[in-house]
Amino acid sequence: MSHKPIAPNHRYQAQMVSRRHILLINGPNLNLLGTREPQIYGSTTLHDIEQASQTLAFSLGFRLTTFQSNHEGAIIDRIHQAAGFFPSPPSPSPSSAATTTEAGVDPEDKVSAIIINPGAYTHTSIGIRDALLGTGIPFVEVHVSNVHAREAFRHHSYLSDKAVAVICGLGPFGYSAALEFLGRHMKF
Ligand SMILES: O=C1C[C@@](O)(C(=O)O)C[C@@H](O)[C@@H]1O
Repeated sequence: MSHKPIAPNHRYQAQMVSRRHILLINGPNLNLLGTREPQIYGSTTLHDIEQASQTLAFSLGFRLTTFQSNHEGAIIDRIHQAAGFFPSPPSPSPSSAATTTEAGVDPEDKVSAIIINPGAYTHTSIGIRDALLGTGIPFVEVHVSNVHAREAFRHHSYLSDKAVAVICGLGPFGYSAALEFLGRHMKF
């Protein structure tokens, strides 16, 4: 009785299914959602938003990491980390004065896309714009309120012209909309 030969390149290996990784960043004062100006931002807390986003991301096949900071530099560092770069520790000699390093980077930290509500930094931060452009990570800009129906200084964003999409005025649903969009339409 003859057996069919197994092709030499035919491997029975369990494939690790790695989930696409999305980073959700919320900027200054968004930790106050739920109590902050409820007539503008509603009563949903950031914790509620992050939990709902985790559930939705899982069902869409994403891994989601959430991050909130009131500090511009911390947000910039987090964007760098999402691309695999970390600020170097202070250098003892000028000859080794690199500003970033890839040493020790966990490939799992790298993300495919960022959803960002930069809060007030939307209207002021060239640094966050440059971090997003410098890393090249595609991003969706989200605002809970309709910034265009508010004060004139909120009408300009330093990010919108570089964003894959901009969502504003949908309340907390804006975060879900961003995730759904990435799940269905982004090729990465
Ligand atoms: O902090 C915020 C929140 C905001 O980004 C929003 O989600 O509607 C709008 C910004 O103008 C404001 O500074």
